[in-house]
Amino acid sequence: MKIMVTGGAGYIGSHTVSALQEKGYEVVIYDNLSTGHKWAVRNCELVIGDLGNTKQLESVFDSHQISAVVHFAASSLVGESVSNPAKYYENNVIGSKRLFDVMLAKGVSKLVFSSTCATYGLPEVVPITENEKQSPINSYGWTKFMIERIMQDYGQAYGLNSIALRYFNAAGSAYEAGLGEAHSPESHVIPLLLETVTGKRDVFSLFGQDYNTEDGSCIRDYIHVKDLASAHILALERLLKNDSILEENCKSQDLTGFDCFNLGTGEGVSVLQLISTIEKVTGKNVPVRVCERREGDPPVLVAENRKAVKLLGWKPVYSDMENIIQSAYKWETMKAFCMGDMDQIANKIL
Ligand SMILES: NC(=O)c1ccc[n+]([C@@H]2O[C@H](COP(=O)([O-])OP(=O)(O)OC[C@H]3O[C@@H](n4cnc5c(N)ncnc54)[C@H](O)[C@@H]3O)[C@@H](O)[C@H]2O)c1
Ligand SMILES: O=c1ccn([C@@H]2O[C@H](COP(=O)(O)OP(=O)(O)O[C@H]3O[C@H](CO)[C@@H](O)[C@H](O)[C@H]3O)[C@@H](O)[C@H]2O)c(=O)[nH]1
Repeated sequence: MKIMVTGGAGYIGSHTVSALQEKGYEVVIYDNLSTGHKWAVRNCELVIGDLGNTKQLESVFDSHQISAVVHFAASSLVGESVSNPAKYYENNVIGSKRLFDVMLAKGVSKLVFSSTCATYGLPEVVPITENEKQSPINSYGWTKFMIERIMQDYGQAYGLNSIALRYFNAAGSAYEAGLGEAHSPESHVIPLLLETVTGKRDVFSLFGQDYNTEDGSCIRDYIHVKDLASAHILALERLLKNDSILEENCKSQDLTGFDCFNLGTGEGVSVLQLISTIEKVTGKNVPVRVCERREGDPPVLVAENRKAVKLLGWKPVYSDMENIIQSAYKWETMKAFCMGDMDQIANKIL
């Protein structure tokens, strides 16, 4: 069975492609390599293309028998989305709509989508359930919220059969498979902290210590990327098994062909707690400079994950905080070598 993975050369996408391949699925990746990498693509076809290119998208569906799409491709930085919302509405909302239109025109109706806890904005109840009101506070969150809305409407009107996975903070690596997070410039907290302990940065900038949390820093729910990958397989198989989840959803949510799941551990970790765990795991000191809050950052985002556990049969197994940091640290120390080496190999193959 062949699965199209948009954004499969990116961080979470590449780990999910690897999990799909382990399960025996064939994969074709569609990626413009804006933030993804050739070296992260293994044992499958990479079509270098943009979501904006309808013709190229159509030709991928024409030349492959695609059973379902797993859609990661997006711009995904909260801070950047506040300063450059046009990029986010164009790439995420318009790009996804184009993809869904092509899918449906080519008779492919099954979709797993990378959504986010950023759609909840400032949640009233924490841990956050899927029933929490979605009220984003940054453009990135709005784009993902709008895409979910399109998925619901397309389900009702055109039979799109989709699952939105609302990830909390992806972290960690499959360093043993030579995969990990490699963004440039990096903006995510764990790689930035690790760049500081390995001497690539002089100091870590802590964005705000005046939040209404126990230690004043923001709280997030960090989920290992390999646990995210396994949830995608389960969601995909749910769609593939049930030709339509329409009936079940109509009963529970009054929605058609759409379902959503939070993917987090349920454990909140503040940035200051993260720093002390990193110091413990690496045995090194993190120099910290306290800065202004970053625009668009909610103070607390922690998942209630019972729905995914119950209905998908999902169980996070790699997401212990020390384990996440160990794996991210190992990746940080080997990534330059892996990236250079793998790039040379990838350039020869592709
Ligand atoms: N990293 C997180 O903590 C997190 C949390 C919640 C949701 N998400 C979502 O998960 C998805 C993957 O995130 P990631 O951290 O792996 O990001 P990433 O930047 O590493 O991966 C995104 C991939 O999509 C590709 N891409 C972007 N725009 C494209 C376009 N127009 N056409 C084709 N390809 C395009 C990029 O080249 C890249 O390979 C995103 O949709 C993101 O919003 C991420
Ligand atoms: O140099 C830094 C970078 C981050 N932080 C803080 O660390 C936390 C986590 O930030 P970051 O790693 O940038 O992740 P988020 O902004 O929470 O966003 C990630 O997690 C979201 C879900 O919460 C996803 O939707 C996004 O795609 C993904 O980028 C936040 O409180 C930041 O303020 C700092 O204090 N200093």
